[in-house]
Amino acid sequence: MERILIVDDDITFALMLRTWLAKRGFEVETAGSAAAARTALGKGDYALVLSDMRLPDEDGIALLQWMAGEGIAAPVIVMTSYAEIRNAVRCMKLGARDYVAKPVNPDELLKKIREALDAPAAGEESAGSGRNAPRASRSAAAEPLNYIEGRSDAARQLYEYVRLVAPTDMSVLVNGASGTGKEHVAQLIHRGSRRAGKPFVAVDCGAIPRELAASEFFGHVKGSFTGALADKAGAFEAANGGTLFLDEVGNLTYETQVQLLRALQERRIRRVGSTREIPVDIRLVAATNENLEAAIARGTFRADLYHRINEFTLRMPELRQMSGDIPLFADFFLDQANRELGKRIVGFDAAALAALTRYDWPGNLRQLKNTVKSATLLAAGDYVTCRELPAEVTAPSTGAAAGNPTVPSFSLRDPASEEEQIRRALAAAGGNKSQAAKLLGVDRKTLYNKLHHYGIE
Ligand SMILES: Nc1ncnc2c1ncn2[C@@H]1O[C@H](COP(=O)(O)OP(=O)(O)OP(=O)(O)O)[C@@H](O)[C@H]1O
Repeated sequence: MERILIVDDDITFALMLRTWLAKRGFEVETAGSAAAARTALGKGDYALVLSDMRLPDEDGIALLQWMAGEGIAAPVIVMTSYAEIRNAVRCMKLGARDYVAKPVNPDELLKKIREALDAPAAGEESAGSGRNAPRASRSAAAEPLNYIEGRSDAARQLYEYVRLVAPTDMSVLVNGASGTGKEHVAQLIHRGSRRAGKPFVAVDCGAIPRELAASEFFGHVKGSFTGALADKAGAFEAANGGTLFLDEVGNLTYETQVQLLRALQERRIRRVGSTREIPVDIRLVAATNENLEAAIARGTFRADLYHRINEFTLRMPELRQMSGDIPLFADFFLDQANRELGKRIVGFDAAALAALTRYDWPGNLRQLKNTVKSATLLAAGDYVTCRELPAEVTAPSTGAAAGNPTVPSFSLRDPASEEEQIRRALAAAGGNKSQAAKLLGVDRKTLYNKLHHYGIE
């Protein structure tokens, strides 16, 4: 049996964790201070140490240094609040194996313990947590949600609404600019609902070829059209009992909208080529970065479908509305990047952090995440500096966002001028779509969807 030492002065929490880990087959002891931890480590052989950062007598860093000096090789996982993530990263530089953020997510912790012990056990994974949910083809629900909640008023209000609407069966329309985290919020809604243990199936409505849409949603029977080589269940059946997430719902063709509306009203579907009706029970979450009311006025989106999918609207705040949260998100993405790239960058120097906070982030969280990841890759020292950040982020005025006269300004904030903005950005980028997407502050996928939508070649 593997022995774990929990070092935490929060007795209730330590006891809870101890009981939880004991049920999962570990032998667990606790120490309430660094001094008690040293005594325990001096006496016994532990396979792993789980230590709080803040201890009443010393901090986790001092304990790590002592362990290194004593030649105690047990891997250490540090537990820390988000505000202390910088210290946690420092701990990792000093040899800590990993860290987890408090409040601790037990599944995540267990995964990290297993990784640290390098002994993944079979069959114990689910532990009543719903992680043994059937994995739908495009489901992300069975994976840990790698996210952090902002603390600004706009972020708090968003998460408050998410918590209120999640347990209901209401259809939710998540409305917001590209990269604000719409899919991530859809997953939170699913996890907060009674359907959490069931599939979460995401369909990117902008990516389905028109002729395959019906089959994608409702499935088909073998031979019903060229290429239908076997019977296939569609997204509705795959999501049965769970949540169906329709991303970029504004991109659906009119014909598919009609079919979808019928399925939602009748709660039954028929596979293409079959006459058999199959009852389905799904909760619908849809996302769009378009103004669907404008699309209704233009006649490209059906009002009846809109009302069906929009029993509750969640509006995603843009990152610039949460500028106070930028350091928090930046630290979080730095940590993710460190892991993915095998780096140990400690943080951002003051100038880099100031630039990140000042910038307008038209591509929102996705743009910040990508920027931090490439900066992490480029950073040669302990800290990310302005040298590793793109010019538009470090420029004193933020180019497009600030209306710098030497830089053409593009924005998709106003749906009425969207098509015009896209054409201008393409022209400015000499037809290069990646470059145009950058100028517009959206990802390539979104730009492709919009080009398709407006019929721009
Ligand atoms: N709260 C969060 N904490 C950490 N990462 C986040 C958070 N919200 C979003 N992200 C990350 O930001 C990126 C964009 O999120 P997501 O794909 O959900 O945005 P979106 O609004 O659906 O974008 P699009 O409209 O372009 O599809 C993803 O990589 C996601 O992991």
